[in-house]
Amino acid sequence: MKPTIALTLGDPAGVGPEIVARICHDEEVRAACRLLVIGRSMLLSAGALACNLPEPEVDMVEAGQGAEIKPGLPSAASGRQAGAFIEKACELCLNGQAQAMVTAPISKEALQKGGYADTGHTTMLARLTGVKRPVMMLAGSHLKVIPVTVHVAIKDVPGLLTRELIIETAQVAMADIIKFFGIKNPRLAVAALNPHAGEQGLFGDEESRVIEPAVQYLREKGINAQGPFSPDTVFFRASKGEFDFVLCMYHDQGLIPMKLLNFYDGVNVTLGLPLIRTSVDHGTAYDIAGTGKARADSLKSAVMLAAKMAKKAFPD
Ligand SMILES: NC(=O)C1=CN([C@@H]2O[C@H](COP(=O)(O)OP(=O)(O)OC[C@H]3O[C@@H](n4cnc5c(N)ncnc54)[C@H](O)[C@@H]3O)[C@@H](O)[C@H]2O)C=CC1
Ligand SMILES: NCC(=O)COP(=O)(O)O
Repeated sequence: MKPTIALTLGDPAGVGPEIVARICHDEEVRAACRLLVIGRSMLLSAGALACNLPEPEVDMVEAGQGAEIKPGLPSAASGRQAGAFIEKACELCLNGQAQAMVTAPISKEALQKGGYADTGHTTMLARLTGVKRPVMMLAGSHLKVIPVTVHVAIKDVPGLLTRELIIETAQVAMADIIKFFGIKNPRLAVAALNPHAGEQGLFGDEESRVIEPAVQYLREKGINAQGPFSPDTVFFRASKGEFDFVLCMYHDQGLIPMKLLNFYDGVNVTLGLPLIRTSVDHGTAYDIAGTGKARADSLKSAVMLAAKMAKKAFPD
């Protein structure tokens, strides 16, 4: 049976309703899964209109309170609706009415203005499912990266990086990667924090103090981790096939190279949850919202990957 994918509209002031409308007309997507759009039908209709597409014929679950939303203008109301869509999709996954959820982009700022304390889908879904250590992975055909710290200020990164955090992030990620992606012994490169991996302590000691002991521990536990490697070359090496995944010390360390190589079809996957969740790699693109210009490639990749993961988790 085809898996049911709960697909949220994202922040309604962003490009979410447009890319969802596009996906609803995609034959390959419709062959791979049953889409269940979570949001407000008026928004989906507006998204289709902006893209000059016919009204999508798709199953829909209405969620969130009605409000006036203008494309390109995020607000407390758009954030509140975006949050309600995520809550409903999560509920449908947990009660078995959907086998996976896929999310269109939201703004963390609007989400918080809308009354949520979360810093994005990842932390919100962790809160809703009672998970302590959700792990973000950005997966592209050339590069797959896993940031250890995510939505935090750069000045806070060194203080947040601990041996335990690195170990837990790698362990959660590897467990789900083996489960869903069928890679037996994933090759995990661990990026250093400092230039040239600290140059023997000349430019910082996080490598010797924190990252090396974590890599050592992971290896003792049977994880094929290597590093810490100089951040300026490890992504090139991984993109050429030397490693399957790169564990990164902070968000932009991994997401910049990943988006350079895979912006249009990259997928954000949350690992370590009791449900399957994938998302686009891009943001709300407020600058082009309402114009019909947004590409839906990343959302298509996210839906196709979620369908594949759901088939693995819920075989017929
Ligand atoms: N999955 C999610 O929910 C994500 C949400 N965000 C949020 O998005 C908001 C805006 O972030 P930005 O840094 O401006 O990044 P962005 O990805 O929204 O936009 C960056 C540039 O890429 C273009 N772009 C983005 N998606 C596109 C698409 N599908 N087709 C064609 N062009 C596209 C935009 O027009 C813009 O020029 C922020 O609030 C951020 O937190 C960012 C990344 C992921
Ligand atoms: N850069 C990734 C991003 O902003 C998406 O975060 P999340 O909403 O998936 O937690």
